[in-house]
Amino acid sequence: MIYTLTLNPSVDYVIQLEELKLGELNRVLREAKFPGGKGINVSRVLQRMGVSSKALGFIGGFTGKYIEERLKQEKISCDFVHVKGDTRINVKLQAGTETEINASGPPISKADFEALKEKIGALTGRDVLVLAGSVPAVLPETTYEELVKICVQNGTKFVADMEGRLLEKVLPYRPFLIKPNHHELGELFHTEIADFAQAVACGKRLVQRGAENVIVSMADQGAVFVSRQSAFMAEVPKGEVKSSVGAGDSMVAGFLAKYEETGDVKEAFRYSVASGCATAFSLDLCTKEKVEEILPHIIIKNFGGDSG
Ligand SMILES: Nc1ncnc2c1ncn2[C@@H]1O[C@H](COP(=O)(O)OP(=O)(O)OP(=O)(O)O)[C@@H](O)[C@H]1O
Ligand SMILES: O=P(O)(O)OC[C@@]1(O)O[C@H](CO)[C@@H](O)[C@@H]1O
Repeated sequence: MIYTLTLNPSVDYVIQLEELKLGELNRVLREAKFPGGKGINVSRVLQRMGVSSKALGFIGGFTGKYIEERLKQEKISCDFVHVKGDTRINVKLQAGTETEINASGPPISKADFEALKEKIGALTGRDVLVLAGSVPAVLPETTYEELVKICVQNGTKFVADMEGRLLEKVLPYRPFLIKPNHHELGELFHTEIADFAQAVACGKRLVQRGAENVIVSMADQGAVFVSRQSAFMAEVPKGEVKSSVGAGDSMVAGFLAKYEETGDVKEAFRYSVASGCATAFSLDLCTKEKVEEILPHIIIKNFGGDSG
C-alpha cells in the first residue's frame, strides 16, 4: 500500500486576477479551492490513476474538516492525526505570473507527533511512504530523519520530496525516489542548474549519496532522471499553463503509479513527466485522460545517447 505524509496540509485558495494592483482593491476573475499539501496532492493524483493510497499527516479545524470531506468525496482514504488549531490556507495568486503565499500552519503537540510516529511504525516492508512538503516551523528540522529511521527499521520503502536542507538529511537512509526541482538542486550544490547536463551531474552525486532514483524537474524545460544504471532526459511540449501548483507532486504520483504497474523506470519517468505537464495545463491536478493525451508527446532520450 502507498501511504502519503503531509505534515502541513493546506486548503489551496487559487485566485485569478487580470493584474495585481498592490495597495488597491483587486476583484478576482475566477477562484477555486482545493485540498492541498504535497502528500495530499500525490494521493489525489494516484487515485485518478486508479492507484489507492492512504493520506497521513496533521489536520485540524474547519479547514481540516473541508480537506477530509473533499478527500472522502474523491474516495481517498485518510488517517490523519487531529490537532487543535486550523489547517492553513495557502493563497495561489495568478495575475500573469504565479505568486504563492504559504501560511505557517497550526501548533503540533508532542502527543500529536507521537501519534503520527505510531501510525508510521505500523507500516511494513510491503508499503511505500511518500514524505512530501515542508516541515512546519513548530517541529524540529530533524523530523523527517526521525520518521525515515522508523521506515528503515521496518523495511518500508520511502520517497522524499522536500527542499534541499531536509532532503540532505534523509539521503543516507536510501530513499527509493527523490524529486528536487532545479532550484532546490542548485541550492543544495551552491550553483545554478541551467541545463540537462548540470542536472544530470548533480543528480549523479545524489545517487552516490544514497538516492536510488532521482528526478530533477525543470518546469518548462522538462526533467532528467538519474539512477546508478541510467540517465534520461525529457523535453516537454508547449501549452497554456493554467496552474503549475502540484505539477511536481503529480510527477511523483505518475512515477509511482507506472512503476507499480511495470517495474520499468524509463516508462515510469515518461509517465511522470506527462503527469507534471498535464497538471501544469490544468487548473486542478491532472486527470488520467489528460496524462495519456500528453504521453505520446513525451520523448525520453538517453542522456548523451539515442532516444529509446
Ligand atoms: N510551463 C510548463 N510547461 C510544460 N510543462 C511544465 C511546465 N511547468 C511544469 N511543467 C511540468 O511539470 C513538471 C514539474 O514542474 P516544476 O519543475 O515546476 O515542479 P515543482 O517546482 O516541484 O512544482 P510544484 O512545487 O508546484 O509542485 C516539469 O518537469 C514538467 O513536466
Ligand atoms: O509549504 P510547502 O509544504 O512547501 O508546500 C505546500 C504547497 O505549496 O505545495 C503544494 C504544491 O506542491 C500545494 O498544494 C501547497 O500549497
